[in-house]
Amino acid sequence: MAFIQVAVPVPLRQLFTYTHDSALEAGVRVMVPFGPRKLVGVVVETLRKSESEIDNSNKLKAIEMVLDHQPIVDGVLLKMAQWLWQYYHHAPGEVLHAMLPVLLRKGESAGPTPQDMLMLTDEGKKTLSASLSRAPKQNACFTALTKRAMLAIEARKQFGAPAVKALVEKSLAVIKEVTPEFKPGAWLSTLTMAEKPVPDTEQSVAIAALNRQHGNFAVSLLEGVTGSGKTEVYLQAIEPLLREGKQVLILVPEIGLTPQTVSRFEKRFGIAVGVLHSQLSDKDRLQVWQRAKAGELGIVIGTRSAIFTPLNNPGMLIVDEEHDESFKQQDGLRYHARDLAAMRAKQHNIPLLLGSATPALETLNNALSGRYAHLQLTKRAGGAQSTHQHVLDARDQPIHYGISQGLLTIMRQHISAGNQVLVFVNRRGYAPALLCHHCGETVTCKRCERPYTVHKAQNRLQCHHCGGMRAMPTNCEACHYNELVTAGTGTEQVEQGLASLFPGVTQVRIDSDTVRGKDKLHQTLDAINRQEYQLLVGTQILSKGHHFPHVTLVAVLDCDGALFSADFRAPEKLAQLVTQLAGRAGRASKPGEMWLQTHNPHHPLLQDLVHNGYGHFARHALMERKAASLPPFISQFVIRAEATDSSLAYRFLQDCKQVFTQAHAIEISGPFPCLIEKRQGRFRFMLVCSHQKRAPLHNALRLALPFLQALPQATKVRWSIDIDPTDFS
Ligand SMILES: Nc1ncnc2c1ncn2[C@@H]1O[C@H](COP(=O)(O)OP(=O)(O)OP(=O)(O)O)[C@@H](O)[C@H]1O
Ligand SMILES: [Zn+2]
Repeated sequence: MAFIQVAVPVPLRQLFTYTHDSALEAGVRVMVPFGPRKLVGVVVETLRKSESEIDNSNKLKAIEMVLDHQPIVDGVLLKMAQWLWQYYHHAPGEVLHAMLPVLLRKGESAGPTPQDMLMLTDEGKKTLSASLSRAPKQNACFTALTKRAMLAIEARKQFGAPAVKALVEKSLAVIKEVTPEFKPGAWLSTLTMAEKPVPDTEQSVAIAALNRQHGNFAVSLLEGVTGSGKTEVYLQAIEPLLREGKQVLILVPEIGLTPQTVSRFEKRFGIAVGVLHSQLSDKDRLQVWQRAKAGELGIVIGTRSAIFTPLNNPGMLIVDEEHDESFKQQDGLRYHARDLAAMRAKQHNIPLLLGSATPALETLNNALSGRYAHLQLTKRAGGAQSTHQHVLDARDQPIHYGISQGLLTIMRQHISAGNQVLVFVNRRGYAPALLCHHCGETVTCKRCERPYTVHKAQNRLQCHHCGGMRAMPTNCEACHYNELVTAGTGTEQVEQGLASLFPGVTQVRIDSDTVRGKDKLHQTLDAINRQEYQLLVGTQILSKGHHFPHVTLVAVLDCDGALFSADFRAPEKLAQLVTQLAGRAGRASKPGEMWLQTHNPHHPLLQDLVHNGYGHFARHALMERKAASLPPFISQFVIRAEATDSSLAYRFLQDCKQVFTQAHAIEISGPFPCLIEKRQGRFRFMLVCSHQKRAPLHNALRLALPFLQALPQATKVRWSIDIDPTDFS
């Protein structure tokens, strides 16, 4: 009898031992009994022990079913799983589940699933395409089919469903369910090289440096100002790898995954690119997973969790916009995909390339200290000029709908010159608060103790912390006075204001209220680039990697909030946002400018950013972090606790603190309330634990965990551990 260690998807930080009549390979899925349930687990190891060496071996349960003939989690991914559960102190079964496509978690077959294929009939094979000459789409589809059978959905996408239907009705083609055969390196048969620009000197240096890294582990930071041709460097750096039949995995931020990005890679190389994002169906996701694992896809582009995609013959990993916050998961397994990419590249012994115009301070520090190679692009590509940045002093100026008189004048100039103007507002909705004109009382969400945001178009209030909604009140709840007024400015109000300030000028608002779903966003972005709008109003969404060739002015309405935040990362985030926004302007032949409207025009951060740019600001910010003993110069983790009874959550963290102070020399601050003190009726607290070095900090946590789990309130409060936290809300 063999004893098998299985990662079972339950929130317990341990593996479970089961019996089986023979040894099993690591990475194979098994169905196991767990209490009254049956769960899909993953084999981690067959123990080399005999019955007498295992405690209570007669009480162990047997594996019920082995689901895979071959491991579906390969050696590197299994190592990654182990690293994840150790580093993030997470339950192994939950880690492995997070790494697998949903259908595989449920126990479905990992082998290729039969698919609808469109192919010629015998009659079709005899027909001359000339007979279809009056139906060009059918003709094109027919010609494609003479070369090879196609996936029915791809044929419909390419030639239109009516053409496919017509061919089938004419008995020239037929749709049959076929189990596809995946072939490693299949893309090599269609690989072509489209025309490419001649790289400039800096790009050439970067490409040559990356070429030298092939076949070895190395991490590089490509620090290139916005529009400097980073993507062009990626394209040229992966070209020789693809020719060798090696695969490339590219991670992009959630919002940065546009059809334009994907088609840039498809067009350059003439191959299908595997795309992975959160809106994919479970079936499609599994298919990309299978094709990547089999080595059929040369390029896979995906968001955060794509880092778990198996690869048959990997050549390089790329993380684009590596500073983006969406790479850190903020619940459950709180991993950082960028850190995981470094770990994975090391296991495969391949290079990792991190690209950004505004690198995270952690990454920049690694580049400056020589741990990462540092490649720089300091100029915009193709002769585009960089955007001039200015601070606009809003003090003592009349302000209409959040826009000062001075800014209005500048906006008018750009609009009358026939250019587009982008107005950035950091809040959606009409106004961030509604208050009583008589007594000053604000209308607040009782569950979160935060002011409701006013949504005028829908005539209701919404809490942006819990999503709760209510009808617009007419009277103050405290004094019953019937005049309620709004405070502050959101996108909806700016949109309304601009309509009256710029009558007849076309405008579009882009925030999560107006663009739900990826398609709507992409349609709107296309319409902007067709110049259907002159004024663009929106939130963060507008800052993410879009290419707006006709925008010449970016106006930031309010950056004062971030200057005084309690979060030590707020200045870094603001600087990244402002720089990325500036990067949207002046990307084509027209020069661009940016104005930051503020009541703190002399604030050193703004001055530094505007005059010296992100690179200078970031290097200075790193020195400040060092002086203040903050990450990346120390390591941190946070324990968060929340409960409807605030004292319960607080006491739990106090007891946690006690556990640590009794035994270990780590620095602990708190418990204090999270930046969002209450959410959905729960009070939230955190304990911040730090140490100069990572190893002792993690060691302390590992030793303390059993005691934390045994604390009296541990089962009464919701608590979690966040390693290397990036968000203190
Ligand atoms: N060497 C070059 N010669 C001419 N044009 C180039 C060159 N390199 C890049 N470009 C063009 O310049 C534009 C910006 O390049 P690219 O999109 O690669 O920059 P990026 O740094 O990735 O941009 P972002 O700021 O969005 O991250 C693109 O239209 C690209 O085709
Ligand atoms: Zn709320």
